Amino acid sequence: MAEAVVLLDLWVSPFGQRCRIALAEKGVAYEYQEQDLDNKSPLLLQANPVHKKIPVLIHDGKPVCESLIIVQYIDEVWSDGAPLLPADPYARAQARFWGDFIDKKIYEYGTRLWKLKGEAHQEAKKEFIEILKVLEAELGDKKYFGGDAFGYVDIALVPFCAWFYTFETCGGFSVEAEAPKLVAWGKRCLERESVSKAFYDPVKVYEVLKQAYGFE
Ligand SMILES: N[C@@H](CCC(=O)N[C@@H](CS)C(=O)NCC(=O)O)C(=O)O
Repeated sequence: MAEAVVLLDLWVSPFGQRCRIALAEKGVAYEYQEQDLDNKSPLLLQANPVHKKIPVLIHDGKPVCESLIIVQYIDEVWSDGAPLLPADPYARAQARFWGDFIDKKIYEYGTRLWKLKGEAHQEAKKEFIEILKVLEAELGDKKYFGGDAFGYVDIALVPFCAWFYTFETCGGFSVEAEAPKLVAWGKRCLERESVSKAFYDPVKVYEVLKQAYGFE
């Protein structure tokens, strides 16, 4: 019997995009269910009663929440495709460390660029550029974060490339000038169908974020 795989998601969500990219990388067929977060569906509330957030992957009726946990789940369940996480325990731990770093830093510090003003804004800009430089140093001259193969850390970060335009517009700096290798890596990732299909025009993303957060 065919498996039932459902993704509760929102088109512009970088967290949802991670799951879509991982599913596409593994060639998993699934039903996409766009959610209205202003009017959460009973299914979403039942599937993610703790956080009440998208994305949620429902596999044969069982929900899995939190995007990076979903990506790891996808990697383990559909293990016959190319692995997203390395097999070596130390390399796996390192990949999880960078996924966690991205989760803790990019969204939190990036949104400060439009939430804060004056001196605090200047400080946020400095901190955010530092985060980009840390990531750029970790990438180094590798093709992808894990080396030659596209994987977990790339999936964690790449949806935020569509936010770079918003970060630089609100922050008053150029991502490419500060972290050129990171921008080149983003373009390389976009050559993959799994990524390009989940990606949206950065200017459109800017308009959505502007409306959602009410910045000028
Ligand atoms: N840490 C979560 C973040 C998910 C998240 O923030 N989802 C947002 C949409 S992008 C959401 O569902 N927000 C609804 C709410 O906060 O009520 C993950 O990685 O899945």
